[in-house]
Amino acid sequence: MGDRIPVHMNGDFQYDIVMEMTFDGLERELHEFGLQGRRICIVTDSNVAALYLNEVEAVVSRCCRETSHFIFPAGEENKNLDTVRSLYEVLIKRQFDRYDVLLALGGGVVGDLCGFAAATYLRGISFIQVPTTLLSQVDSSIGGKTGVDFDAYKNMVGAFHMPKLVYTNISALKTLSPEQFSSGMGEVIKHGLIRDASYYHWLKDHASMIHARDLEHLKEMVKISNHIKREVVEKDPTEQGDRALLNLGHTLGHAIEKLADFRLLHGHCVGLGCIAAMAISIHRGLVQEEELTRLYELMRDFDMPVTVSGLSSHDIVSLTKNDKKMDSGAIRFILLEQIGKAYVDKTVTEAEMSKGLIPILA
Ligand SMILES: NC(=O)c1ccc[n+]([C@@H]2O[C@H](COP(=O)([O-])OP(=O)(O)OC[C@H]3O[C@@H](n4cnc5c(N)ncnc54)[C@H](O)[C@@H]3O)[C@@H](O)[C@H]2O)c1
Ligand SMILES: O=C(O)C(=O)C[C@@H](O)[C@H](O)[C@H](O)COP(=O)(O)O
Ligand SMILES: [Zn+2]
Repeated sequence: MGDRIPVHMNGDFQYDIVMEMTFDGLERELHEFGLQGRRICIVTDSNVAALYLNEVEAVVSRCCRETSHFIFPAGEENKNLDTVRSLYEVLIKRQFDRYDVLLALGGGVVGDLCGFAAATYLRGISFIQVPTTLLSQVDSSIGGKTGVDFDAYKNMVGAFHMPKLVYTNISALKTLSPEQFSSGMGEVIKHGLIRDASYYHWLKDHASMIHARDLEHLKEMVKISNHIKREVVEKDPTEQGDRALLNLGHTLGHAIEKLADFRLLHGHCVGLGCIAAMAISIHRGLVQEEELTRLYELMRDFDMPVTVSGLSSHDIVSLTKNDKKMDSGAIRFILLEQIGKAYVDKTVTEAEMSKGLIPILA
């Protein structure tokens, strides 16, 4: 049996994150839920379906009455209400009831969309996360933020809906493209920056093994990130306060992601946003200037972009006004007090954001 991290909300047990090296253990976990009389619909995208659907469907079919699947074209541009609508139509046609289950097999796009459909179909049914990208294994499968983009505004429509289980097969990371792996490192570095300086330095020390996708190093990394994310979401499941720290790099990152028409990957935009947030923290005298060089080096170790071309600082800053972290006209911006310690600041001005963007606008 692999590693298991229980997640509690408001003191009560909610679900386990289970980490293994194959999909086989999913059978044992599903049997725990007694789903023999239920239907399970596996929601996945076109790329993941080609790689893993047969294998996972075979495991799932041993644990429930009926297994089916819903496949949509891969890509952030399909994380929208049109795809959710198609999924609702399929569920209605298959007469899915309130006790049937959705299983998200894929990256953060699949998990966010499937979770949102689960949160809203029949006012809420159960869902299970089986994350297959680095980004989804370290971040998006945990904590119950579900949702879709609307008119390309990121995650504009969504709900908090906790999964019943997160089942992570680390070895699935072997088939991920280098670009997608590098994108996942954006959220990993974010975890170190907001919560754990020793983890941040560990990433630097083990960069070559992580880059080579040594499975033991990946497992260790996913585990530490999972502990960090779990600790934050347990204390503040619906982002009334400190959960916002997980948004380091996202206020500007989401604006860049939309303005670049999703040509840039989410984790890469988060990385760029982290550089800008660190630059603002340095301008405020909170963080030493040499930390920016260290961050560049770390991002380069993982082939992450450190600049973006063709975007204007004015457009990026203007778009932050649509950010979900707006609070009575002020943005709840995440800054660094030091490496490993972030805080929410409502006083960051547009001028500071523009200045913070200078290092990344090529
Ligand atoms: N809910 C949250 O807390 C949260 C946290 C972070 C990010 N997100 C969201 O997650 C999304 C990004 O997720 P992502 O980076 O996983 O992107 P993604 O889901 O688009 O997956 C990236 C690509 O990798 C492919 N893929 C998936 N697993 C694979 C595998 N094992 N081998 C080969 N190819 C594989 C997919 O088909 C896709 O083309 C964004 O929409 C972002 O907003 C949500
Ligand atoms: O779980 C969270 O909380 C996060 O903020 C994790 C982020 O990495 C993720 O991208 C999230 O979807 C962003 O949330 P949003 O509310 O800013 O859309
Ligand atoms: Zn993110």
